[in-house]
Amino acid sequence: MQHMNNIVLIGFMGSGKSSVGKLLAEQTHRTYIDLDQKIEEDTGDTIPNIFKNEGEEGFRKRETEVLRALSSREGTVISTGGGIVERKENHDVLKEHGPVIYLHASFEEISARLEDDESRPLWSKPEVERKNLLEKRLPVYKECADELVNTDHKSINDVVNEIESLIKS
Ligand SMILES: Nc1ncnc2c1ncn2[C@@H]1O[C@H](COP(=O)(O)OP(=O)(O)O)[C@@H](O)[C@H]1O
Ligand SMILES: O=C(O)C1=C[C@@H](OP(=O)(O)O)[C@@H](O)[C@H](O)C1
Ligand SMILES: [Mg+2]
Repeated sequence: MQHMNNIVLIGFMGSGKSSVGKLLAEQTHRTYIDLDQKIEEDTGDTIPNIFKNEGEEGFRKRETEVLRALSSREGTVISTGGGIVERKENHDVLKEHGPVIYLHASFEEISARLEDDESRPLWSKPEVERKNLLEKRLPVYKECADELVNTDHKSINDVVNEIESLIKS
């Protein structure tokens, strides 16, 4: 059964899942959970180091474990990492946690937001690879989502308000 008082955010790196999730949790009196933050707390290491030491596969394994471990949680906003949709086995788990909101952003907007970012190993790849990754994931985000919110040219606050209206309706 879907837990309706959780809200799950998915979307590409830089779409705003962590910033929007934190504010949305505050405004709706929910507990904020960020899967990346949880992985860093559990391992005592940074995401770039986990990628370096365990490879992307090691990180994905941890990500799935952390996602599954949330199954008893209620009243939360769950911000996922952009690659949560990479493993098909995560799709059903996402939906079980609550309504899934896909935060969309264009490649141009994401590039502006993550201009000097060095904390995301997959964003450090050449531009063509980053573009291909976004193109590849786009339909998967849509397939996994109950609602889509386009975040281009919107403030974090605007996005939070839009999600609040969606979950009320
Ligand atoms: N709607 C927005 N407008 C402007 N900047 C944004 C917006 N959403 C996120 N950002 C900025 O983009 C960067 C990445 O945001 P973050 O919340 O970490 O995204 P994600 O968790 O989806 O990777 C941060 O510097 C954040 O302040
Ligand atoms: O898109 C991805 O594969 C990743 C996105 C990151 O999270 P954000 O989407 O919060 O940046 C983080 O989980 C890791 O660097 C991998
Ligand atoms: Mg994030």
